[in-house]
Amino acid sequence: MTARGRLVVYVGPMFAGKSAHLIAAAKREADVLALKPGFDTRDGSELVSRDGSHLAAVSANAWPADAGRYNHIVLDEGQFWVSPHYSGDIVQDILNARLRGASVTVGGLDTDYRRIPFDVMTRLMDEADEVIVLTARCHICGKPAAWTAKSHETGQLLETGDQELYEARCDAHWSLPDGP
Ligand SMILES: Nc1ncnc2c1ncn2[C@@H]1O[C@H](COP(=O)(O)OP(=O)(O)O)[C@@H](O)[C@H]1O
Ligand SMILES: Cc1cn([C@H]2C[C@H](O)[C@@H](COP(=O)(O)O)O2)c(=O)[nH]c1=O
Repeated sequence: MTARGRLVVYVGPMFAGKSAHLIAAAKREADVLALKPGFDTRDGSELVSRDGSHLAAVSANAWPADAGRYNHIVLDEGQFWVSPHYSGDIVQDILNARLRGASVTVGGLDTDYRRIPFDVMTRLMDEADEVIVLTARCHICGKPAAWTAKSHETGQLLETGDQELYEARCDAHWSLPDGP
């Protein structure tokens, strides 16, 4: 019988180095399938970290038919792997991959800009063999930041963006966005 693979989850706010860790983990393996969510059309077919590292990745809206050929699967932006942007249950798909022996590494936001957990990430953290919690530096004071703040309310919970829309913030400097 094949041994169960390991599920490792990197979480934290934006700018915390989740993508950097994910890319580094993938580069340590020989037989890797890197996946990025179809919802995130930034950076073409690559996982990209703000530290400059990058890795070729397959954009997916459903679990790839050939994923069974790989011993290590990495997925970034776990919060985006949900309906209607993903067809199926990503948590179950990952658990099935782990059952057949694949190691799976996932990066994603544990909470949204309102500090409310992303349900899919909570489920993955509950199932994980290891959860690595990262922090960024607060945009205001430079202290460790566990939260992401949004500059203005757009009414969209899932919205790709960078520093024009989001900042890492510590407890003292986090606030809800202005607007309706
Ligand atoms: N506020 C910040 N705190 C920490 N790192 C930051 C910040 N803003 C930019 N960076 C840069 O971002 C890099 C991490 O980026 P990235 O891997 O894309 O993070 P994540 O995937 O968690 O958003 C850091 O190595 C650093 O160079
Ligand atoms: C807080 C928050 C973020 N997003 C989006 C913004 C970015 O496109 C990604 C996070 O990217 P990173 O690699 O972690 O920097 O998620 C969102 O859709 N909703 C949110 O609440």
